[in-house]
Amino acid sequence: MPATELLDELRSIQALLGTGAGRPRPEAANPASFAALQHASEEEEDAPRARKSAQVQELERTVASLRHNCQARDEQRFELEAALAAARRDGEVAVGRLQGELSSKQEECGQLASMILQQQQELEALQSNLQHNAQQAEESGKATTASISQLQQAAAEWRRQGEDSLEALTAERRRSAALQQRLYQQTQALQAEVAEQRQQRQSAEAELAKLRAAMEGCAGDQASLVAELRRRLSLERSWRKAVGRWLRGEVHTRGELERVLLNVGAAVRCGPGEQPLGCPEGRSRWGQQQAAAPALPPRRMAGAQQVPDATVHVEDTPLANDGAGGVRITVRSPRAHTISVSSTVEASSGSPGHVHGGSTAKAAPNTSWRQHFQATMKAFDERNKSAEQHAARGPLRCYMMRKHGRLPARLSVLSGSQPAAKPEATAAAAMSTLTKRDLLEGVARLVPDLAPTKYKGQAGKIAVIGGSREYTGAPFFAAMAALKIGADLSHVFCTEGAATVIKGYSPELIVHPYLPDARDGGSAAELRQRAVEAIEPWLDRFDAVLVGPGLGRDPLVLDTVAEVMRAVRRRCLPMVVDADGLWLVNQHPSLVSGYPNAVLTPNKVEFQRLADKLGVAADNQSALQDICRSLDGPVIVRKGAADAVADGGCVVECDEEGSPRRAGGQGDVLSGCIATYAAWAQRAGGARKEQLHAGDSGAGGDAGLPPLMLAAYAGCLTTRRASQRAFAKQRRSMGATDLLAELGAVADELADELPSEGR
Ligand SMILES: NC(=O)C1=CN([C@@H]2O[C@H](COP(=O)(O)OP(=O)(O)OC[C@H]3O[C@@H](n4cnc5c(N)ncnc54)[C@H](OP(=O)(O)O)[C@@H]3O)[C@@H](O)[C@H]2O)[C@@H](O)CC1
Ligand SMILES: Nc1ncnc2c1ncn2[C@@H]1O[C@H](COP(=O)(O)OP(=O)(O)OP(=O)(O)O)[C@@H](O)[C@H]1O
Repeated sequence: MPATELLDELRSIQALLGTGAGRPRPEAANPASFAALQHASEEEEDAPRARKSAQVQELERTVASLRHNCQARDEQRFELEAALAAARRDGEVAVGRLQGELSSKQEECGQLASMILQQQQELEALQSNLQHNAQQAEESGKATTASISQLQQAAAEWRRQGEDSLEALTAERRRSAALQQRLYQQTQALQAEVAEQRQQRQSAEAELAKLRAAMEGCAGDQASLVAELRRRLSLERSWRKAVGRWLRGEVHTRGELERVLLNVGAAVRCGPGEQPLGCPEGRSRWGQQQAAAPALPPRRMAGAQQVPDATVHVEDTPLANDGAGGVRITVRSPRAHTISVSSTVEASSGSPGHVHGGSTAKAAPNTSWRQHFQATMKAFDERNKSAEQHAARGPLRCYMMRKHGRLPARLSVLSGSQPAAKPEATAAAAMSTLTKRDLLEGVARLVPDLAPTKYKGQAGKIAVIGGSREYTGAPFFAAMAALKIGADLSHVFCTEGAATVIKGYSPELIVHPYLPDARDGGSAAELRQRAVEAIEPWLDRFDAVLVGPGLGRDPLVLDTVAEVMRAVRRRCLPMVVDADGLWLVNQHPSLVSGYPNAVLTPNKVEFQRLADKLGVAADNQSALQDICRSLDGPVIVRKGAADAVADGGCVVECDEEGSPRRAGGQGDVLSGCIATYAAWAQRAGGARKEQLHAGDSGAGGDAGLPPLMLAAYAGCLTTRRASQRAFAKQRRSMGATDLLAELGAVADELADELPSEGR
């Protein structure tokens, strides 16, 4: 191919390959090379054809490859254009869809906008309502504040009234306790009388039997029997005469009075062949004494008034074991404060007398008749200070019993203007003369019977407030003692440090870790307040509260417990105070003073401390009663070789055999027992809750003791018996835990003391 054609061909190829108008033509893009090419083509005509043809072939190959490339590019372009067209179509579809969505969204937006508008309007309306309501609330708030302050004032007034009525109730309660006590004593006196009449009947029967035997033995000796009967009749006539003189007021001297009394006593006691002392032919020393007896001093006679309505009975009573019989005098007088009995009477009473002086006294063995008589009168005076009380109580009676019925006799009865008994007589005077049997029966009545109808709690719910980081055993012993003698539930309120330990001893105890610990953080006042608020609501659930075992002496704890004790008092719950509780009472005696529902259980050291605080000489015989009187209300149990229980009125001793082991914790067992008995006494008395024993008319009275005294006595008795049993088994190794194991058996034993008709 000629170069020109080739050139043309090249040009057409270039035109084909050109990508657009911007692409430069070869001659334009590179005029120099184009000129060179032109020049070369011109030269080609002259170059050897072979070289040209090779070049042409080369060029053709190049062109062919270029063409091939062009085709491939075209194909790519077509594909791209097709893809572009498809993409455009998809895009149009998507655009169409999006436009549709857009228009629907626009529509929704329009609706939302209208809703927002509407809600804005509503909001504005609400705001205006709110403003209106706020104004109204403000106004009513002001009104409410005013009425709250009125209510607060009314509440304060009610609280004041409540406190007043609580005080009145407490006073009333004290009065009823006193009345109850008197009632019990009168019942006791009546019971004693019945028992004595029974005894008299028995002795009469015995006498009859003796007489029958004598009659049988002396069947052939009727004459001597008649003579004996005649002799006795003459004796009776002679002392009747003497008593008649006395009744007619013809007795003016002490000696005469004694003679009457001794006549009567001797007449009824003298055996066959003996003569009454007052008989002219009397040969006993009494006759001699009578002769030597001085007249009543004029001064004394002047002060003494014969009480016109006084009656005196003289009877014998078969008190002595040998059947010799005792002497009993009953003086009945509504106005008598003291009754004078000649001192010779004391010497005359060979066997113990049995005297009723309006109280429940009986002669203790080996007590001289006169001492006992005076003691009774003194006890009577202590409890009946005014003439009204005398009148309310009824006549004071004094019998001198004889074998066959009562005979009137006469004593010198002095009016209330006589001076009171000497102070040193007080302690002895207050000594209760109840027999052990009376007390055991009273205790037996306290122990609740085991009936399937009872529900949990009826046999007592006890709280022990005590237990600290140092002492965990003491509250455990006390709370367990309560459970072991029969309480249904026993709670312990202690510090947190003690709670887990106590729980670990027994799952039967309910343990509250509410007592404060200064390590808890916060001010003392806050901690105390928090603890009291936690404990106080629980108090309503308990029948009795025991304060003190293992409490420790941390001032914060003691302050808290003082508050709790006040709360216990407000609820009139029986409150037993022991150990560190007594330490607290020593700091603040007002916590228990004037509270008759408290029992304090001091050991020797604690008693001394209390006596020192109250300014009482602890070694004085009357120290216990003096402390009772000083505290004016609580019962005190003075623990020791014998426990003495007193309330300022009388003293009962518990000398039951205990054990010679003084292992620690026995006092805690004792206080737990007393708390439980106090709960039973309170429940049985129906003072606060429903009756524990259906049909029971109150415990304590049967023994002639106030219920709380009896409860304290019962606690001592139970602990000492348990101690005795435990010692018998364990000897030297005996500890408080061993006492716990014996308590149930002892309580059973005590419950069985009551005769079946008494239950
Ligand atoms: N296992 C436990 O957790 C127990 C914890 N307990 C708890 O301990 C706390 C403090 O109580 P406490 O008994 O140690 O103090 P306190 O009564 O002041 O006696 C201290 C000292 O006084 C003396 N003394 C005592 N009696 C006497 C007497 N009749 N006649 C003569 N002296 C007599 C005697 O002194 P000594 O003769 O050894 O010098 C005695 O060592 C309290 O919270 C209590 O509940 C206890 O219950 C025990 C079981
Ligand atoms: N000498 C004694 N003989 C017989 N019993 C006694 C004697 N002294 C105390 N008891 C009895 O032991 C019990 C505990 O009395 P104690 O004087 O040991 O009390 P406490 O010191 O408060 O006891 P605790 O160790 O629990 O603190 C009481 O029942 C008490 O009657």
